[in-house]
Amino acid sequence: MTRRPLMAGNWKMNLTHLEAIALVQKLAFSLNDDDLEKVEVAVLPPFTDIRSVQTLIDADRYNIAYGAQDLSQHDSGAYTGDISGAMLAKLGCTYVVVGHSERREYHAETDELVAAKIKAAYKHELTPILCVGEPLEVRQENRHVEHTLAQLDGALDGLGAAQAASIVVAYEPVWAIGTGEVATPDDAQEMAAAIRERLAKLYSAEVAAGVRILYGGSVKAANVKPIMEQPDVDGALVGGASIVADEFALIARYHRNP
Ligand SMILES: O=C[C@H](O)COP(=O)(O)O
Repeated sequence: MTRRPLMAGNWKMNLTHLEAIALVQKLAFSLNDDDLEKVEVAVLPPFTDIRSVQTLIDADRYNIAYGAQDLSQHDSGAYTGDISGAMLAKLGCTYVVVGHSERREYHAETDELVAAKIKAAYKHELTPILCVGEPLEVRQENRHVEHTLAQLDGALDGLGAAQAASIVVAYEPVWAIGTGEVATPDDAQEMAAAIRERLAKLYSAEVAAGVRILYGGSVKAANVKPIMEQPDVDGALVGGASIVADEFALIARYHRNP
């Protein structure tokens, strides 16, 4: 089974809608048809930028996907400040990040909530990019695999194989996020393989073979290639480097690097 690599740029709380337009334009000019055929490229801007990104991508027919960084588990109602899957679907989003460690940490998101958000995403035909990964102390105690797989089990609780088959899982060790401390290619492969094995147990070998597993944490043009050479790593969830158009373009066309 061939899995088309996915390079997804999680902008986090950066860039106004005007800056978003400039970045997406620059990104599109930096990538050719061949790059965008080999690798799927997606941007994940703040909610306030999505309409502008949608309009630009649609008007100029860029082969770049886009999505959001979070969604509510609810469809509508009195949830001040929240954004529903229905709203994101109407904006043409393909992806939505669920369970990012910054949401887990700063907004106390639990595995149960993450599972509910995944179901909300599928209800509105959005593809979740589920984030899992361990904090530093857990890695130091060598419990990183069991910790990350427990998050995976919790997030997928009650999810059927038909939907799980299209999920994207991003392994993001918390100690490598925004720290410049990148996991080694072997670290990324170890966890990606463990995640795939768990998917095979939970669902089937076929489902596991088709799911794309990304690595995230201080990915840059200079370190992406050996990570992408790992057999179970199918892309990257890029934070800081994704808001610099030239750098993200170099990451997306890593296959051209010597
Ligand atoms: O979602 C992206 C990750 O949190 C990685 O962020 P970073 O590339 O800035 O370390």
